[in-house]
Amino acid sequence: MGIRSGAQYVKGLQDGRSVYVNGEVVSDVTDDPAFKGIITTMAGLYDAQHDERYIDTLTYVSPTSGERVSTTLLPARTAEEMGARLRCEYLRTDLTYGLMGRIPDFVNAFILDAAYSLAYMGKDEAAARVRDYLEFLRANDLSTTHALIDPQTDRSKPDAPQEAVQIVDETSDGITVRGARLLSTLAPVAEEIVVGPFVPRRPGEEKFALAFAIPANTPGLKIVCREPYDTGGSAFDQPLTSRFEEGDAVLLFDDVFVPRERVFVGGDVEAYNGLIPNGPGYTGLQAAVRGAAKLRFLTGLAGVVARVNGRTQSPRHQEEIGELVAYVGVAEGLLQGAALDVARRIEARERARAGETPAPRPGEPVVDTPIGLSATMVFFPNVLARAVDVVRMVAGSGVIAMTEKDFHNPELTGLLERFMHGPDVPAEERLRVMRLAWDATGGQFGSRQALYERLYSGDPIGNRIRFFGLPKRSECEDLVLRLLAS
Ligand SMILES: Cc1cc2nc3c(=O)[nH]c(=O)nc-3n(C[C@H](O)[C@H](O)[C@H](O)COP(=O)(O)OP(=O)(O)OC[C@H]3O[C@@H](n4cnc5c(N)ncnc54)[C@H](O)[C@@H]3O)c2cc1C
Repeated sequence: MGIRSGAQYVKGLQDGRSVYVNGEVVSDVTDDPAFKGIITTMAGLYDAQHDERYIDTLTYVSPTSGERVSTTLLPARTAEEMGARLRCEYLRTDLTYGLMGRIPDFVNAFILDAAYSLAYMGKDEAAARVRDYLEFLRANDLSTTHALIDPQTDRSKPDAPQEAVQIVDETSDGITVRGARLLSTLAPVAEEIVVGPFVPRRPGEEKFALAFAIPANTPGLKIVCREPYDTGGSAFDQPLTSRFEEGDAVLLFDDVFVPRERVFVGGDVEAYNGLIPNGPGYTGLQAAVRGAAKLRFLTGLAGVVARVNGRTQSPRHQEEIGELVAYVGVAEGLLQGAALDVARRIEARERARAGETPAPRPGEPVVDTPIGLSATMVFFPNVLARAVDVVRMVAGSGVIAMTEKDFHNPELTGLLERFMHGPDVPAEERLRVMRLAWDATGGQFGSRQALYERLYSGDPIGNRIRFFGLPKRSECEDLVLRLLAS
């Protein structure tokens, strides 16, 4: 089939999945107002693939099927192919302003990493199953999401909790799994759910060492959503909530059968633990592209808020917004580096496999963790939090703004126009900007976004401690020792 339209995506969601919202089963997510905005946004992304302005960026012709398929599934190896992936991810995150943390591109990149990683570790059967799955996704253009984290039943222990998803039965046809996984952003409106590793498993935890993919309507899978934030507010009042509320859900596996061909890791602790570290870095690259898109958006928002509040001449706000503009420059440069880094990593491994062990040439830094991963684990959580803070402090109390209905109440319209305008900015425009700023940085949507940016790439403290343990630190320390010894 190849690429689908928005209408085909919407029809695909009418699949009898078990989604729970506010304690009730939603029989058809496409008919529930809570998901209307995000489904429209996702459908727009599908339709964009057919738009002649975007088709060559968002799609490519599959050499296996001859059909146009999503560039998010391109197994890029060369610098040129990485450039094609980068442009596609850039465009898709630009179209969604970086506000969809779990746009399916993320999981598509994760699966590409998994295919490469398993092959690299010599897990050939598993790698072949992941490659078949990639081909299936290309052919059917399905929306994907994932859940990597165990329930927080007792974090004082390093072991996999007994409540985590585990194998409870196994036959030659597949495995049956039981337990919980979280948190699955986009799950209510995604078609394929991928369960994969994040926290390492230990010997003896084989039944918890799992990576697999299943359709969202698989019997026994219950998608329990947090309460939706899109409660029908207008695009004026909630310009972001009404379009980009992805939803988050806990996944409950109540004896779910996973066919053998979709079990990528089923009990192999080594494969489970090595799956993420051995990937060349497609996932980190996509996450960095998305982070950069959101940084551009928040930087722009700070500038527009300053304009409607008459703050553009204030040195303090110029300095703060200028700082964000500089971060945008760093972020955009970083993307180019991250894309090249993935290609370089693949090339180095292929040369190593061919028996070559190329030493770094003088002047070539050793990159011991993918650039995209460093960016998403440390750089973006910091700068995005800073950007939110700048928007808040430029806006001041203006974000506590009245609604569209207030503005259009005939008793108020004239008064609001008279008293609530900005410098050469009509009251309605200023109000719209303030509502946008509140949606982006406060309210339920904005608060959840802030938490997401801090946590989505894992426990931020643990991440930094991992960087402390990298050989890069010794490389930096060697500089100092060399100087002291000279
Ligand atoms: C909005 C949102 C959306 C998400 N979407 C997804 C998704 O789509 N897919 C997915 O797989 N995951 C998703 N996640 C989950 C995310 O990956 C986890 O939140 C993250 O890995 C941290 O794990 P945790 O929530 O279990 O927190 P914990 O690991 O329990 O950490 C909680 C806090 O404790 C601190 N901490 C941890 N260990 C220690 C220690 N030893 N000593 C002191 N402090 C410690 C951490 O720094 C953190 O502040 C999402 C999370 C959020 C908030």
